[in-house]
Amino acid sequence: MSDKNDVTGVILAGGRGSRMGGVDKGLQNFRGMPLALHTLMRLGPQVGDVLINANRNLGAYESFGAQVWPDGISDFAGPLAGFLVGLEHCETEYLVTVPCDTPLFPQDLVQRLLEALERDGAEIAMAAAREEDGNVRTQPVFTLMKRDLLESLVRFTHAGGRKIDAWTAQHRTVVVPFDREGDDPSAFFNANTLAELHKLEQAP
Ligand SMILES: Nc1nc2c(ncn2[C@@H]2O[C@H](COP(=O)(O)OP(=O)(O)OP(=O)(O)O)[C@@H](O)[C@H]2O)c(=O)[nH]1
Ligand SMILES: [Mg+2]
Repeated sequence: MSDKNDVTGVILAGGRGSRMGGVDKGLQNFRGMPLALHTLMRLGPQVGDVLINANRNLGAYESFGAQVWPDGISDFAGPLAGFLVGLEHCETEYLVTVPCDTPLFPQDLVQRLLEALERDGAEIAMAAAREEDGNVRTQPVFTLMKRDLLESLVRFTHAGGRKIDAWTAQHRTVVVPFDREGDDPSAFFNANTLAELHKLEQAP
């Protein structure tokens, strides 16, 4: 059984933030602290090492104390560009991705993804959660994967692939639902707009 020291986390903060008016989402304040710093503080205790993937204001992200890497592929290619950056710089057996805009994500996220992956002998474990409409859906930006999938992701993205699900479908993937008794139903609520960010700040 692997443990947290076998996992590197990458915080995905490389997007355009267009629905928030083009701001750098990871630097927007949530309860008085930048979103990406919240994410770092929640993810840090769950993993052995953390990287931040950002494309703007790199110095601001560096001041949080983690390594910061911009996308290697150009033109805001989407979250898979961040997966690629993470895999390229990952020195542990596993990489886990977490977006910067979901500050209340589970504190046992990594442990449960890792347990499921190893139990099923899978290469990828993806979180799933019940959304506001009551349906359980996968949360593709919350994904744990083996580091040795780097070559596969290089091939997929170089061929123009941009959809997380289309890539993970090429590998043995276990979906891990976070809707047990005691799980916070709003843990995976994310902020795409400023209004959603303010609403999330009111969550218990
Ligand atoms: N590295 C990288 N990450 C991205 C890119 N686009 C989105 N992401 C990240 O993927 C996650 C989910 O993306 P969205 O919620 O759509 O965020 P966004 O793209 O910044 O916001 P919108 O422009 O409003 O879609 C966020 O953590 C983003 O930072 C990109 O082009 N490169
Ligand atoms: Mg987007």
